[in-house]
Amino acid sequence: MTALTDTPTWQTLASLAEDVKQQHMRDWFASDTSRASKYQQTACGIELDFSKNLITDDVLKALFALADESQVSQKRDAMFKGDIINHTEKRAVLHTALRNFSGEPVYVDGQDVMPEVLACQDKIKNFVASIHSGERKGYTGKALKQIVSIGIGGSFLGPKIMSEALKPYWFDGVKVHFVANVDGCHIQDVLASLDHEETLVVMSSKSFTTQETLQNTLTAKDWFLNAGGTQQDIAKHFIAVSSNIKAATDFGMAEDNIFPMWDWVGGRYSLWSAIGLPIALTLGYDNYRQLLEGAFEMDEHFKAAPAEQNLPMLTALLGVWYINFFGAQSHVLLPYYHYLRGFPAYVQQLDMESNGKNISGDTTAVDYATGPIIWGSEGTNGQHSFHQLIHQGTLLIPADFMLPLNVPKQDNTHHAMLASNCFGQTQALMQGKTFDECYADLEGKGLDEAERVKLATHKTMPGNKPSNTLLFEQMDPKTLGSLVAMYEHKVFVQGAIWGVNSFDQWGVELGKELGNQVLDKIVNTDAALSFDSSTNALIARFRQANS
Ligand SMILES: O=P(O)(O)OC[C@H]1O[C@](O)(CO)[C@@H](O)[C@@H]1O
Repeated sequence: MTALTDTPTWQTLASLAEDVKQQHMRDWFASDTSRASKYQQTACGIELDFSKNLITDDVLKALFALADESQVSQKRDAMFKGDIINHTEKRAVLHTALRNFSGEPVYVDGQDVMPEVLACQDKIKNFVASIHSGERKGYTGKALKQIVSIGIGGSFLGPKIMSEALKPYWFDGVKVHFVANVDGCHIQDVLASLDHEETLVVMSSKSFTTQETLQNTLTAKDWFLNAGGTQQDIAKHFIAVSSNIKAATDFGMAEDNIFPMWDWVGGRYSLWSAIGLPIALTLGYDNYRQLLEGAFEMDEHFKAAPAEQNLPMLTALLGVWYINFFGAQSHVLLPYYHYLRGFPAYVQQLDMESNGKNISGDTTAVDYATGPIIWGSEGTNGQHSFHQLIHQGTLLIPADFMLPLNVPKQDNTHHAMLASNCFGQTQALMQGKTFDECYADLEGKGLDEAERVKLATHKTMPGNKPSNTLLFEQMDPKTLGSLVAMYEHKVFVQGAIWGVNSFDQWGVELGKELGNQVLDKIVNTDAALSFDSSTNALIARFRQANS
């Protein structure tokens, strides 16, 4: 047993879970009409209904004790203060400084980083204005109307998904295209429709060493040069966001056109930095600023609200409850809003890259589950496919349903149907349908007794499946900022309880390293193959097919 699983609180939770497994949420709702109002909290434009969870007051009390004993608040304060909490990379974790509008300084190694952060925000503001006004032009004097944003991981998901989510707020007149994958099909398709004279490439890479991003930028550069641009014109059409200024200037970018990044901002938390420039280009600076302000508001809520009202804390603890005491291995995100369809993929990187870890503290192997598989897609589409497994499968899959109450420029009939499906699903998951109800429904359907019993058995829905429902007045930039920050802090709280380092990603780094070693053998076709026999055979087959 580890220190965590050995605690009386952990043991209490384990025994409460056994107790709760014998009960049914539909009975709780029937016996307590105030359950919905009791288990709901609102903050930063997010209304969280968590009443359809397998919880009682005793469970919540024990979960809050677990958070207390795991020193979540102390760890949270250490993060906001700039302590070196990413202990394997010896870095502070300060994405919160990028949206700090308190006027207070934030120190890294004794130096206030806020002047640099604010200067960067000004630079973004001026740059966006110069593009939107058409004042900044390409080498032939044309306005830069097509933006190609190249980056991967956090340098792609945040900018793309947040831009997509805010489509009703887009600035008319520029179009931002996103490219991430090294698969050449993508960049080829994007560039094929563009006029190089009016194209601006934004290369987003904190390290400026990521294979996919470098290669895609080189391909874009070749395309630009082949279309008539010269090496000198590169500075007008290529800009970078990076902490590696030297590599960017070596590439041909003007130093003035490089937006800074800092090693105290993790890739998956970087949309708040200049990595968010494509968002600002898509929406205009004021809307982009609202996004940051929403995140700041959630930061303040996370720091100040008591655990019982604290959205990141509540959602995190509910997750721990299912992962560690009910064996849940995944968590599904279901945005009932087409523009938010990419959100599950965003949280997938945020959560799985952060808490996909098995060492707690310095060197202790965990003996409990940590980060879950995050997945999901937009409603109602999923209802006609994977929801079946959530309703009647053998796995317990807690769900977060999300719905904006108002949507711009849409026929109300569609929105009412969307909402009814969202609420209907949470209801069905919670209450299920008993054998007796199914049996009664089959009355007069011309079935003999054996058929009626058989069909009723198959139609029986266990229910008791947990879900949160998150409602928003509307999905505007500020609310989206708060929502993203809520999930960031949720992940933080869970990492703090499990004692893992949520801010490194050694597994991903190994993949990058091995990929490069293999590439070397693929490109140097005469090189001897010294990997395992399977990898050797795959490389040999590839070489043969491409010879
Ligand atoms: O911005 P960079 O340095 O190109 O890194 C891209 C991504 O690579 C990762 O390190 C791992 O994929 C992410 O965390 C990061 O967002």
